[in-house]
Amino acid sequence: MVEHKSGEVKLRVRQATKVYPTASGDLLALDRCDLDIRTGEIVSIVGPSGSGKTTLLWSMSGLHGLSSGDVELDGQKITKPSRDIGMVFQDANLLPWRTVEANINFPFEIMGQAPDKAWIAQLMHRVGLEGFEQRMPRELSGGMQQRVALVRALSFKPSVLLMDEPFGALDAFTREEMNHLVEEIYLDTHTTIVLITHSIEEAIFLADRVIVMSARPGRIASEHVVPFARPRSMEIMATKEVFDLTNVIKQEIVGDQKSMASRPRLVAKAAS
Ligand SMILES: Nc1ncnc2c1ncn2[C@@H]1O[C@H](COP(=O)(O)OP(=O)(O)OP(=O)(O)O)[C@@H](O)[C@H]1O
Repeated sequence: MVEHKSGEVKLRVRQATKVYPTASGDLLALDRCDLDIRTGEIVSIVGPSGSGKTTLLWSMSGLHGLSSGDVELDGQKITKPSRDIGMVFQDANLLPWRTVEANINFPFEIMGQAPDKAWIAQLMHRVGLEGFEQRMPRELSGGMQQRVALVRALSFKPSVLLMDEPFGALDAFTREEMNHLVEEIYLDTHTTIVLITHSIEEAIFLADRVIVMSARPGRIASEHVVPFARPRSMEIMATKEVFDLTNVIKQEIVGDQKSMASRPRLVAKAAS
């Protein structure tokens, strides 16, 4: 059953180009990337290390600007972070001296707004953290801390959730649990999700579409539709279809890395 979303475009990336000035000259990190993310889609982005995945995601979040090109949310150019876009990073980034509840409330305090307590309580229940509101971050496992980060990101009811390698630091079992949790939350809220991951399996399990980026300078190299209905079980990961798709994506990434490795090596001059 092919489930290729065909709704309105939520995020539109056009000719996104990013040059970082560095001590050794300008570094072209993103080169004219075009990408449409449709409303209610889950899109995973994979690619070799340094291919510009984070740079692309951050430009979608408004956390940093592009050198040229632009990103639109619902047809409006993104120029700064917005309540409508939630973010989760590899590190939960919880303030160690604040309780779980106080961490979740922190962005509301900064913005001088009252948190929607009923919604946050629902989220806490959904992620299995009911009763942990007064705990300190150090009392929580890595997986639990990421659940708090998820609640904090969703507390403003964003229409887009951007996740930058969110479960990369977790053990395989906890990571699998978190993948199911993200899908469950998606099925409840239909939030549009963009996820960066180094795990091709995670990318396939969660996404409607997997985008592969090429080695630096980052370009959109290919995209693959993941034709499985939701909710997905881990059993689909053992199917031939997933096995074949995983291999195709892996070959694309490995091939790209090899072409980088085949560039001329630096030859160190013998000391005179
Ligand atoms: N602030 C910065 N200043 C200079 N160079 C940067 C900066 N941020 C990123 N880069 C460089 O831009 C390129 C793309 O980085 P980016 O982090 O977006 O890639 P990535 O695909 O997310 O990498 P990884 O998978 O390793 O996290 C890399 O070569 C990186 O070193």
